Amino acid sequence: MSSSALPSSSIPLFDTVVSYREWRRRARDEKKSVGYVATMGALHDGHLSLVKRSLAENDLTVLSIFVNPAQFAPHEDLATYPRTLPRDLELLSALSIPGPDGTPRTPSAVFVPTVDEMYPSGISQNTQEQKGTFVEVTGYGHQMEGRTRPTFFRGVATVVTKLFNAIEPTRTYFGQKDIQQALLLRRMTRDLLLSHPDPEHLYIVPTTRDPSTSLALSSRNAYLSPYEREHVAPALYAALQAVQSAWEAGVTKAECVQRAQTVIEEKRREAGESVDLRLDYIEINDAESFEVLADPVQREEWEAEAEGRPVILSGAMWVGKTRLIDNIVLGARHTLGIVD
Ligand SMILES: Nc1ncnc2c1ncn2[C@@H]1O[C@H](COP(=O)(O)OP(=O)(O)OP(=O)(O)O)[C@@H](O)[C@H]1O
Ligand SMILES: CC(C)(CO)[C@@H](O)C(=O)[O-]
Ligand code: BAL
Repeated sequence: MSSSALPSSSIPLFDTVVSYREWRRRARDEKKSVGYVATMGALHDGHLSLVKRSLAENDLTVLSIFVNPAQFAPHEDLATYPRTLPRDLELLSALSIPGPDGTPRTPSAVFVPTVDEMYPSGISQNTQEQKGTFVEVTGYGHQMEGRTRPTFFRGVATVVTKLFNAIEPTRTYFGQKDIQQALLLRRMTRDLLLSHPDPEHLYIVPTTRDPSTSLALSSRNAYLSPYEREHVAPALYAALQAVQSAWEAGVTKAECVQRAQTVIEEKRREAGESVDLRLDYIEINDAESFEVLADPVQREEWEAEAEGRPVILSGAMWVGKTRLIDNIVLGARHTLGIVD
């Protein structure tokens, strides 16, 4: 099952594609559906909501835990990204939901490849130095998150193509917190004519939030101090909610964005000098093209078709060295394949 030392786990662990494929072949022979959740580990209730969804809808559920160097720019936090595999496995082992016949369903396998396994030609975080095969979803990776992280989606599309090839999921589940990632990956499955999964079987699961502060759960929240987590970081979602109310009241986009900036500015003043709070962006983008929604012309178009044409209100904010993202879909969420 494994070629290197892996923690003990009640769930089968695979760290090579060959060993995983043997398991996958048996699942295919037994005509079992395989649900798949891709993660970078440091699991939290947001990840677990995706896993529960997969458990409910598939005979078998596989997770991958892989911190993908290719999606981190050289100046980003690859070295410090939280790696908590033993705890992740404990959380997964404790997860069980009743299947259709009442028998408990638990995660079936966890794929934990090494960097060499995923990048046989090697991998540099510097795109100029990269050699080998990469996947780019041209035209969809430079807006929103791609403005600040220009090489991020190339890294994500590349690793997820490899993971889809290895895992061969029947269905796969991504989080709304990273909505551009999920929509771009659905486009990629369509463009590459993938069958495992096909685009219709890539589901987007709503963002899980902290019940008391509404902060979107994120592995990177672990970088924050308790004060930052409880009192500062929730300002991003509060700012997005302020935009949502203004937008729904018919306010222009420019004024909406200004209101969000005011929320962040007030929080910065309240938190004082000791907290370094900076807005990266707040924007409203077309959910299909990801292009920035022009103001006011497209606003009128949007209103005319409001029910049919969702737009994405998203933002990113720095709390010290920690970059947090969040979003709200304005309009008909379900047309983006966001499940309830
Ligand atoms: N709060 C959340 N609710 C729902 N899905 C989530 C949430 N957070 C992450 N996910 C989803 O879990 C999957 C794996 O994400 P990942 O392992 O990068 O965790 P993360 O918390 O997003 O980490 P990061 O702090 O790096 O953004 C992605 O599809 C992501 O969208
Ligand atoms: C999809 C993913 C696992 C690819 O590394 C990552 O970007 C994530 O966890 O969202
Ligand atoms: N959840 C997205 C992974 C990343 O920010 O690298």
